[in-house]
Amino acid sequence: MTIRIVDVREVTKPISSPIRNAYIDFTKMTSSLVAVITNVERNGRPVVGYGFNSNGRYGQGGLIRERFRARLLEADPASLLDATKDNIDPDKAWAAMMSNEKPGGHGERSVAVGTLDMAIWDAVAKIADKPLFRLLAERHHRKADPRVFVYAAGGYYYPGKDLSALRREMRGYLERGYTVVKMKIGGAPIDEDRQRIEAVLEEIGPTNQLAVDANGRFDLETAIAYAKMLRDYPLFWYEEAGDPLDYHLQATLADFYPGPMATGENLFSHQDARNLIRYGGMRPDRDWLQFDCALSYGLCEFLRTLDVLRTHGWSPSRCIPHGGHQMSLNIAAGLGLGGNESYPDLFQPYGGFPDGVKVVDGHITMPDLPGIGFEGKSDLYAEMRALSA
Ligand SMILES: O=C([O-])CC(=O)C(=O)O
Ligand SMILES: [Mg+2]
Repeated sequence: MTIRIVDVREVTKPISSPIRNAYIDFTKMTSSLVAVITNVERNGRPVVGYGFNSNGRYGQGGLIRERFRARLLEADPASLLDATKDNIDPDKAWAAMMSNEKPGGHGERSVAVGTLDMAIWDAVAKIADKPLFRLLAERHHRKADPRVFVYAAGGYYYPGKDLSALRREMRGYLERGYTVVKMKIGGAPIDEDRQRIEAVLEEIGPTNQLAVDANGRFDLETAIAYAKMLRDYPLFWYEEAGDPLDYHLQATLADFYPGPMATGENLFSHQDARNLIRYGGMRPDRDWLQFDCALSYGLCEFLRTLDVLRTHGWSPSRCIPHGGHQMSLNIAAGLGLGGNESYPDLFQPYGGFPDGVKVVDGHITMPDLPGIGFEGKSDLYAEMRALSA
């Protein structure tokens, strides 16, 4: 029997909330959920791989249905298999999806492909009957480390949210075991943001840390004005100050901000990542990279991005991806990334950890579940099962 993909399903789900960052609100935010159904059986049931895209970009049902689903289903099944013929080769599936696509201008097809790529890797690890992080570590001759650093992202602007509500939110993250929290900036005047930052720093105390995220809102002048204000504080990082593609701004900012900077969540290809590394002035001894495979052509492409980083003297441990999903947790545990984002109170049921996984001293420990581990998160798996039933 040739292993094959028998169906690909997509549904676009709301992940809306009344929150706002400096650039967008999330009142109409959606995400694509996909199921890649195979003809392989495990425990009397077909192996199904699941995937979804991260928040910040909308669901990609149109692109998935019009182009990428069809290419996976129309490919000769044998052409998608690895050398053993016992499993699908994710790189071959990726190449099939990307046939007849010109380079550059990545747009949001990278989101559609990243969503399907997640599901394909989930299926591949389930067919191999291993947790994805262990499969990745084996393939890359590394030792998996199931203990992964996670930080709590939140601190959004929210109607009626005052300083005491912001402090309560951050306190709640510490009570759940996080040691690093993140808040939004740039959606209020600088003096107000300074008060918000000081309130949070006072709340979390000197043993915990705060990161701030401007979501690409600032022009160079404003980014520098904020840098001068922020450098008074011991921040974990200053994130996405200016437009994600403005490498000159990012490079100039380094002259004004000696502390750690972070960016990359809106760069969607290894070529864009390479441009950031070449021209963005990011410093491999202190800065952080946030490329999110679920928005940027998936893990097949992320592996190329990691190669680019290595070539330019960057360790994978400088990557802490955006997105708060279990796919990046697996990559972190398998390939030695620096950690992963988490949204303890947002974008559920897609983000987060398998049930029962607790944050202890800012880290989680990955359970040994086959695939990405979605089956261990009951609210998420209920949605996934409904799609593949
Ligand atoms: O608010 C958003 O778009 C999400 C974001 O930037 C992050 O998690 O870093
Ligand atoms: Mg961000």
